[in-house]
Amino acid sequence: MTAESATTVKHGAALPEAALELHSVSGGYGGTAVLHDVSFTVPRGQIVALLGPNGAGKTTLLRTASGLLRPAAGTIAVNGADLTTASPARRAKAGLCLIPEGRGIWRSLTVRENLRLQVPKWATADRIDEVIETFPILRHRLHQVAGTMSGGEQQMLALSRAFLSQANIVLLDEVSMGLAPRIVDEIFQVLQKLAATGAALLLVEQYVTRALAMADRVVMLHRGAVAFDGLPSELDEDAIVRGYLGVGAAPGEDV
Ligand SMILES: Nc1ncnc2c1ncn2[C@@H]1O[C@H](COP(=O)(O)OP(=O)(O)OP(=O)(O)O)[C@@H](O)[C@H]1O
Repeated sequence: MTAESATTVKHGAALPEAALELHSVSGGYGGTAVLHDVSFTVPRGQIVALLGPNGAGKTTLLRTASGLLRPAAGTIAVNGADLTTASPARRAKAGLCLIPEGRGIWRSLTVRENLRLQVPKWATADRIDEVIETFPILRHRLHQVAGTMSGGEQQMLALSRAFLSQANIVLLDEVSMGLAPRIVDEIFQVLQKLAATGAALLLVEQYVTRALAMADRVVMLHRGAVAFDGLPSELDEDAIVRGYLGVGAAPGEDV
């Protein structure tokens, strides 16, 4: 995907600087409030790391932003359009793509079948060949059943959806989960490539140090509220340990 295809061809000439905007969003599951008055933006072409301890509401926030959960209050704008009450499909069409934890691929289908199914209905061109150039590892696996590939290969297949759908806002939930460090490096390189095309990335990531090294901005959630929103360089290590792990990190733990 070129920068132009990501930001102008599909969505028209003028896209706002803020690809995704949350304003005073509150919500959760039925009567269970999880998010409280959450406001922040994900700028075009930038990677925003969404950090916070277990149960802080990171996954809930990604689900709410992608339309799987409806907020109880607040607004969500996608590429400048208020899509607070829009369905997940409508948000996807507006350029938003969620790569959920657990990858969201069809494990019993082949790689090629997965790629075909990932092409959205509204896509005007078959971009599979182009995507294979970004993920050369998939080229030799086209006829392999996805569930028999390694975890890293499955994650690459999951990430290919962001490229196939020409999304310009990509929400990523723990994409490094369970993968070897070398594979995580490869995946992070792909994410940087995606951001370089002009896409906005909101990244929930367990490896805080790696996430901060790659992120342009960081938002930290604590009990469903924004505890920090700024540059990674503004977040000192003590604040990370306090905010992320609570009362001190276990020795040797990667934060
Ligand atoms: N389906 C659900 N129904 C009710 N409550 C839920 C549901 N899913 C999550 N929760 C609750 O919402 C809160 C936030 O969970 P969430 O998964 O968003 O946190 P998280 O920051 O992503 O945590 P983790 O890092 O452990 O994935 C938790 O208290 C959790 O128990």
